[in-house]
Amino acid sequence: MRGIALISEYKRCAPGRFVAYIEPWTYSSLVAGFSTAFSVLTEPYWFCGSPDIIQVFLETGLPVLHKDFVVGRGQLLQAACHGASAALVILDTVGWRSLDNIYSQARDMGLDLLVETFRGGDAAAVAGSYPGVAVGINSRDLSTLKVDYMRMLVELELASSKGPGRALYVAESGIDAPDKAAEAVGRGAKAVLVGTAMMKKPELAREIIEAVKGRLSSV
Ligand SMILES: O=P(O)(O)OC[C@@H](O)[C@@H](O)c1c[nH]c2ccccc12
Repeated sequence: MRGIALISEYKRCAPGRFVAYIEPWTYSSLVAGFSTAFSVLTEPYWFCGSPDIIQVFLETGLPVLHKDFVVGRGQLLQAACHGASAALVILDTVGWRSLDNIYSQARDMGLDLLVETFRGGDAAAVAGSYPGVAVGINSRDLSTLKVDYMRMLVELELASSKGPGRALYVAESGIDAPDKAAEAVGRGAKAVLVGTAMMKKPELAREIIEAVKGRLSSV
């Protein structure tokens, strides 16, 4: 993925909670100027998403990440057919063996991957084994849905100290204030991914960029 720095996520709901309702075109026009990519929840049941929403964000010319629980080729095809430039894969959901397959299938389709984990050691291993993938370090433990931002910072630091220097770490979840974004960048994140807080308050995009000015990458 090129030029990632602030990844703005469009997410109307999440398991067990309503996030915010803002039309995709309104969100897009408010945050596009500060974003380097969009992430769009396409999963319908838990996240009120749809792959059709991707189109709205493509109009900005920015890369769009298709966000679903990808376990195989069908969902990668869906992402590619809807014009996404990248898809999310969760390491703990697919395991290392399937990740290998998914990685080569995605490459054949011209899709980039964001491989997500919540452990720094795994993040470093993914970055070392799959050059060019973005590696998400999630503050949310997907088995309990608990967000622990401080733990994510520790894992991020661990990943940065172990992984290759060019690793593209993305800090994910629970970033709801500019100083949290800046802190994650200070600990080695090359990009931050923000959903809930920006859905509720799109102006946060500008505030985040100001807080991390000169530190975010344009890899
Ligand atoms: O809304 P937040 O706390 O800013 O989090 C965004 C993003 O990290 C979160 O939506 C997410 C991270 N990994 C996922 C996997 C599937 C669905 C959603 C996610």
